[in-house]
Amino acid sequence: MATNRKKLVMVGNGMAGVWAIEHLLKLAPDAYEITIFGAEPHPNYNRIMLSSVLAGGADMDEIIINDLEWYRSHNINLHIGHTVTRMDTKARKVYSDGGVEVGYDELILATGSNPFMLPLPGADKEGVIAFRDINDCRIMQETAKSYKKAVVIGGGLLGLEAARGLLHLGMEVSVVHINEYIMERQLDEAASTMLRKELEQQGMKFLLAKQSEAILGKKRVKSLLFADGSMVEADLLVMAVGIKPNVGLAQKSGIEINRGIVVNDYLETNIPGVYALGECAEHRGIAYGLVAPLYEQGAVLAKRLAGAPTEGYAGSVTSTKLKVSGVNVFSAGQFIEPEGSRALRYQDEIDGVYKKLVVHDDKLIGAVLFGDTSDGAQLFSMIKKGEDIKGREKELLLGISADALSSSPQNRLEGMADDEIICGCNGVSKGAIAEAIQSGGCTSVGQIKACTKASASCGGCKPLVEGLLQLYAGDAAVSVKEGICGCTTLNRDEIVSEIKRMELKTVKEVMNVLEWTNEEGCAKCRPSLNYYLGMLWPEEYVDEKESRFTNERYHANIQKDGTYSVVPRIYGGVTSPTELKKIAEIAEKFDVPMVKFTGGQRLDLLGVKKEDLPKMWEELDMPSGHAYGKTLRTVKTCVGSTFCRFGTQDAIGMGIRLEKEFERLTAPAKVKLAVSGCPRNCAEATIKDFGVVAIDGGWELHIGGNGGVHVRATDLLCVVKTEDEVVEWASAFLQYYRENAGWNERTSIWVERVGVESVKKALENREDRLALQERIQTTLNLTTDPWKQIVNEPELRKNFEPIAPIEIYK
Ligand SMILES: Cc1cc2nc3c(=O)[nH]c(=O)nc-3n(C[C@H](O)[C@H](O)[C@H](O)COP(=O)(O)OP(=O)(O)OC[C@H]3O[C@@H](n4cnc5c(N)ncnc54)[C@H](O)[C@@H]3O)c2cc1C
Ligand SMILES: NC(=O)c1ccc[n+]([C@@H]2O[C@H](COP(=O)([O-])OP(=O)(O)OC[C@H]3O[C@@H](n4cnc5c(N)ncnc54)[C@H](O)[C@@H]3O)[C@@H](O)[C@H]2O)c1
Ligand code: SF4
Ligand code: FES
Repeated sequence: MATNRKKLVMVGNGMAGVWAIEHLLKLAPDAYEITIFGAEPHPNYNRIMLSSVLAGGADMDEIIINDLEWYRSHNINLHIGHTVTRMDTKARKVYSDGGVEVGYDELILATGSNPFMLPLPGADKEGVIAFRDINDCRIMQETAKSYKKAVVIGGGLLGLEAARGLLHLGMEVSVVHINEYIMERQLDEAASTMLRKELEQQGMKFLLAKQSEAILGKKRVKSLLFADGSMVEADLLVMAVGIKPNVGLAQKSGIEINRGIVVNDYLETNIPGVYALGECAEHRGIAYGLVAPLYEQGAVLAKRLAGAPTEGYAGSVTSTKLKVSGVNVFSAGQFIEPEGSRALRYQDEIDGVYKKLVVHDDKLIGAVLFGDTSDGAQLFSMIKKGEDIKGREKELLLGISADALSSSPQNRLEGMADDEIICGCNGVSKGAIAEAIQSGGCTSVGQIKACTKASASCGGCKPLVEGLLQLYAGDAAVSVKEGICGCTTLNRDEIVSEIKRMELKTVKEVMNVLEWTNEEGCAKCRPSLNYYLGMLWPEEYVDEKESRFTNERYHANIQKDGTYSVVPRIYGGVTSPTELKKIAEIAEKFDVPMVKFTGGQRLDLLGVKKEDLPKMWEELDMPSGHAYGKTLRTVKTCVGSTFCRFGTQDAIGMGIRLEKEFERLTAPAKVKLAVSGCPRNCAEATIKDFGVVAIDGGWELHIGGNGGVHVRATDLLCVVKTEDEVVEWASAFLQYYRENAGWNERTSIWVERVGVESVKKALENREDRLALQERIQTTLNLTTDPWKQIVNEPELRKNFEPIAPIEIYK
């Protein structure tokens, strides 16, 4: 059977080429016997997502687009780790460096680009890399484990995404840029300046208008020297100064080359039977460096090879979105106004929003958005269509209402052709999304993402995907809107605002008034409502014990054999011989099978019977360590200036003060703090929910860290001078988290979701901080030690009495 098929060979196993093959297989599954060569030793993966991998937003194994099974199931002969080194276009054969020789009828060149490496003296030193593939990403991850200082040359999209990833990996990062302002290929100066300021707040340093001259160091890079004689130290140097189409192979084979491989509207080169697409191709003088146009090329090439009618590729208007969490930047079309056009601008310094629309002959030809990019996808669609916007300029500049877009029957989305691409990053068309909703039964953006990959990369298309969901699922989309659980369609924010607005005071009342489908609620909504009500009405609300999990009901962690563990509070991890003796005696008296130090510098008495808990707490006469609840757990400290010769501040004193301040605090999820006495950070403060690191003359405050399943390093919140300020900021941060996070949402997830910048903004004003501090104090003043309460109240003690065995045979 295969012998009747024409032979199709593709050089390059990247995003553009494999996308074209996928489409060809849909149009003409049996037309070709396909062979693919890929120089990288991986199946086709989402190169875009390397930035997210570096920044901790995705795992390497999540970015594979077509796994090896996909190639096998489509009978594709795949040669990965093979570079095609020679082509004979007369004999129609290609040869790989691995000794494979294959004949073809049709040949696709999809060799992508090579990163442009500045030819500086010293560029061959160890530690000088590009950011292009999985290997580069791994090198950066490894380097960050043993080195501190990273320098990125190039303040474009790639350089900034690399820099953000390196910051996430804990490196100090300087971005060297040749221009006066960053991302000048996508932004005007106003938006660029706002972006730089935001990134500086995230910890990035910028060296602008710098001409790199030489890379210094012995074997490994040590520093980068500039033409003005200044230098910057570097253990790692990443070059991100643009790309150049990979044309070497085509050039050797007599194929017409300009900047890229020259192709016509059908992606044909000057040699019959040889096509090119992707970053290696140059169409009407343009070699594109973003996936959306490459996918458009792929759709045309697939049709051409399948013998299906196509009008050809006419070029693309492009849009970009920087993939850096906490920063929203969007640019599309002609963002600098050409002669004869006009620019409309809107700037809100308080909220950090900037918008610019470029209009020519009453048509939108370009846009730059900073701070609020929610209209980006819609504006881009208007630019591509060349829509007349006369009379609507103000409405567009101040924001297209999502409702207006989705509610009108004659809306823009409805008018779009089925093959128009909605998600540029993943090449998902309107038709594919419509099918996922109408035939696939998708009723939420999450389901559409899982089914089609739309909105899975930069997220820029999400508003359009939401619009399509409204258009095709209508009420169904509304009725399955993701609520906090199956009992309600309301999300966390809606519930909290309704509780406040209607002054609802009990779990039952919330469920009744907000029309819960299950009147008893479930294990997910009951504890969350219990938390929200307690947070909103600290002085009136009576905690609903039944809504709490076993551990929180018994104030101890249940173990796998049904016994409990007891962890008394040991402030800052500091104890005394007397206290240790007491704990040891009690452990012996109650036959505690194991005594263990916890990771949070306390003692865990494991294997305690439930009925022994109150007696043991009584004898210990120590506060509960709250090792079981969604509360403040530990405040880990290092020895700091008290004993350590490096310590600059009293880490122990600071830690104990924080622990005494916030002990017993309930929160959406458990909260851990740490205080280190100097930047050596022995207390690991940068993987805590709130981490304090002493520096000369002050303290760095870090937020949103986690050392658990999804390890996340903290973001720097601010630097303060005094211990009082540390307490003020910690209070404000913890209360802001309590008031805004979803129940069971750790600070690491919450900070990532809302963006560190929004947290900074909420806390930057002292009056707001003091108001938050006052609210947290109100809550803290009402807390009591649960162990003491149980010890002193015979009624509560009864809950711990052993249940008498039921006598069945009397
Ligand atoms: C970190 C990063 C983030 C990005 N983010 C975005 C983004 O957010 N949005 C966006 O639109 N674009 C983004 N891009 C750009 C996007 O990834 C590229 O435009 C796209 O991958 C290009 O696809 P391609 O198939 O043309 O080339 P590639 O994906 O580079 O594939 C070409 C493949 O061909 C192989 N090859 C080359 N020569 C040979 C040979 N002789 N023999 C065998 N194999 C060969 C190469 O090894 C490579 O694997 C990003 C790029 C990077 C590096
Ligand atoms: N979010 C996204 O869409 C995204 C993310 C990453 C990469 N990409 C794509 O990947 C490709 C590569 O990205 P890129 O940022 O390297 O390319 P780029 O061409 O967009 O930007 C390179 C930047 O480096 C600067 N530069 C050039 N020479 C320099 C020098 N000697 N010293 C300092 N700065 C110098 C330029 O002024 C420019 O701003 C592009 O096609 C880009 O569109 C896109
Ligand atoms: S963090 Fe600093 S002060 Fe604390 S133990 Fe380590 S070196 Fe000493
Ligand atoms: S456009 Fe980037 S995820 Fe859809």
